[in-house]
Amino acid sequence: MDQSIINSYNEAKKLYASHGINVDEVLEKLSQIKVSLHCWQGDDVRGFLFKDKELSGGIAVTGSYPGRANTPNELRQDLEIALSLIPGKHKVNLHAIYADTTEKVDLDELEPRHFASWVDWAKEQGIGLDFNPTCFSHPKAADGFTLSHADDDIRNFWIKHCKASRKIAESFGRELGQTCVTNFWVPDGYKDTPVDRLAPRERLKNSLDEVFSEEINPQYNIDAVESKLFGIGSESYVVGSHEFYMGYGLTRGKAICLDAGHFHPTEVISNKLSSILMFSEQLLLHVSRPVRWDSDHVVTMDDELLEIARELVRGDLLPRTNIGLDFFDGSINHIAAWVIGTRNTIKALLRAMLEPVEELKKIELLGDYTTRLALVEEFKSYPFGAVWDYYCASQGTPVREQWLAEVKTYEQEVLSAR
Ligand SMILES: C[C@H](O)[C@H](O)[C@@H](O)C(=O)CO
Ligand SMILES: [Mn+2]
Repeated sequence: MDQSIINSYNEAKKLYASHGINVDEVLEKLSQIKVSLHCWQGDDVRGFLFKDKELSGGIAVTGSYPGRANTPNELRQDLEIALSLIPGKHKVNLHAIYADTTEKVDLDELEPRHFASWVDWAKEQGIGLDFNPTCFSHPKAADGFTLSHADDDIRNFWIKHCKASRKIAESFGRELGQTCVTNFWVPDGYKDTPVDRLAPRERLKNSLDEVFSEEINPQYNIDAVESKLFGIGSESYVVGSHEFYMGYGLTRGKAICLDAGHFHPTEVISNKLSSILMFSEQLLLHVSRPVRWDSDHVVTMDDELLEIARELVRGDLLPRTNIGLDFFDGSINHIAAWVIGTRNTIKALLRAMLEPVEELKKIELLGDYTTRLALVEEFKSYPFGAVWDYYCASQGTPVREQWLAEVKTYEQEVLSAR
């Protein structure tokens, strides 16, 4: 390792130690945290099962940056590059449409064998897999309703798909020795004000109860449910609202998934974590960046990311929180997007861990808000960058922006030929 990185690290350690922070211990803790990289950033949410189907469900990818993955092998190769540039050991999050098979198989017929190549790859990489049923980009979701559809046949199709997804997830957990988190998000909703808000919610509740009727060992799979305020084409009403899934998750023992882009534009998820985890065993995060709406921009080191990280660290909520990413930007290099968003997420956690939490809590209890504000602000310019550089180097990953050169070389040698 470069001597200047070690020197800066040692200087930073002394500063943090003066506030009782053991930086070596912090880095050991940080290395245990897994972030789940969403496969769908790699190909603009296209998947491999129905290559000709347009993205639907009220989500959108903009941009046409060349080089996106077209096959499962390309996607895995791209993920390997991204993972090699991110410190720590992480997970990969698959959607059902990323099945790797030459069979003509519909969503309700998917089985673990259609994901065998992903499991083999994950074993080779020593990483875990997470999963999602894909309740969009399919003719049976064309009118914007799936699990809450009024038509029995269509609703049953989606129930079958979600049940099949849980079996696939269970196989991931069993095969890989790491619990798979399966996230259920359905786009169902109305563009305009509905007359009946209740009936679709009753149907969604009943469908989910049917989907979850089979017990699965939580060592292999845990389920999460993701709410949303609005989508494109469901601006006035989303069946699976926050209140719906708060109630559903808490009464059914399911993890609640909070996506940073799924609330009112000024509403933040950081302020929800301590409340939800007061009553729920587990939580799933979709770390994202909404720009004016659920735009799924690449995660940057903004105030909300830092606040999410602080909440997780200060409340010791990390052991019960599954951290997933959810953004898709088609206007920049697809691998760089993963690397930027994931490195920022980990770096934000590091910054939060490098704050004098116990000292600040004591000061707050004493009512000394002057010192609280002064310290929090001063810590914003403490040398966390020196610790981050050392962490990257010690994990065998590039320091600072050195990773970009590797992405550019890969772009020239591999992506430009696609
Ligand atoms: C592709 C994902 O499942 C999707 O982004 C979902 O998690 C979501 O956030 C929809 O807005
Ligand atoms: Mn999401």
